[in-house]
Amino acid sequence: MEKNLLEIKNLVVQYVVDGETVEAVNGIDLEIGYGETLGLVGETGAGKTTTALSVMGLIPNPPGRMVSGEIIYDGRTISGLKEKEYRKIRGGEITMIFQDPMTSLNPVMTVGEQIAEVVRLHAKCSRLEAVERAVRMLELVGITSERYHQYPHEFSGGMKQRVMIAIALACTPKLLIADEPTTALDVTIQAQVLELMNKLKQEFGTAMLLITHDLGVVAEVCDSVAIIYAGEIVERGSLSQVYGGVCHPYTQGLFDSLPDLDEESERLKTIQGMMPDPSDLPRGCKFHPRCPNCTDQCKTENPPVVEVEPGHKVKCWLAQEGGEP
Ligand SMILES: Nc1ncnc2c1ncn2[C@@H]1O[C@H](COP(=O)(O)OP(=O)(O)OP(=O)(O)O)[C@@H](O)[C@H]1O
Ligand code: NI
Repeated sequence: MEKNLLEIKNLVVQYVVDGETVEAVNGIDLEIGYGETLGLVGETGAGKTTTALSVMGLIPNPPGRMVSGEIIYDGRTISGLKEKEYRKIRGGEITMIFQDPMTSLNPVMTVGEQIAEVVRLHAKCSRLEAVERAVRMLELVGITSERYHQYPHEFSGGMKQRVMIAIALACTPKLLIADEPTTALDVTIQAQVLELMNKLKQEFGTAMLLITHDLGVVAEVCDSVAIIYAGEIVERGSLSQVYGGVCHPYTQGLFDSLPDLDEESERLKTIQGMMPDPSDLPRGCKFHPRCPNCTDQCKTENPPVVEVEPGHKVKCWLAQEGGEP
């Protein structure tokens, strides 16, 4: 079997707040192949950022703790590495664009210096080479080299996000984790940033984990998709498998709540009920209180993961091998 770039195995992460345990991630298994772009989609609080931070070795402890699981990067277990070792991987081999671009840039350094610094830190090269690389990266993300000496406050939100992408890609990482890279941006800029990410993915062959609420964004950029609900992957497959043959009722609900461009007048359907409180998760299938197809078994027993077709996995009692529920 072909080796994956990243494997997340049975990841469990909890936060303890005021003596209560928040079950943020509950046994996630995920693989990303070399050069693959995987979209991780789910509602707010589903555990997307927690999953990403686990890969980066950045779960804040306390209050967070990786209770169990393993992160394997390029054939090597990286979970549990000492901070010093992790730092060699982070920012170089694996980089992350964080949810809030406004807080991740250093306000007192020029954008050019910030990119050059990352290059110097991770690629063994001279100062001049690092500056040249930084200029090239700026141009690649569509920022002219004259702006090298400007500070973050002189840039718009979309431009700052481009700088973040330039920083993240400056050392040609093998894996880029992008946590909702476009949600803070307006629609036209969003489209430009997505187009840019597509271009860079093709140019560098970087694999990506793209975190988003938006199934439309996934369709634009991703090869495959994983749907996360209450800290579990409920459906996973290639784009055509999932978009062409939705199996999990939660995924179906997400599709139904997408705005329909043809029928503007029709009101959006929303999934009934709310995401469960992660400090008080329901028994059985965590989606059962909201599920239109719920059976007695769903209320008490945790569903298995069923491979409905090769590579298309669904965590549902009603999913059948070789068939849709
Ligand atoms: N530092 C923290 N301390 C306590 N609880 C946390 C912390 N970080 C996350 N959580 C909790 O863990 C759960 C999962 O949060 P996470 O940020 O991973 O979700 P998410 O899917 O990224 O959501 P969003 O789409 O809003 O970014 C939530 O219930 C959240 O409140
Ligand atoms: Ni998040």
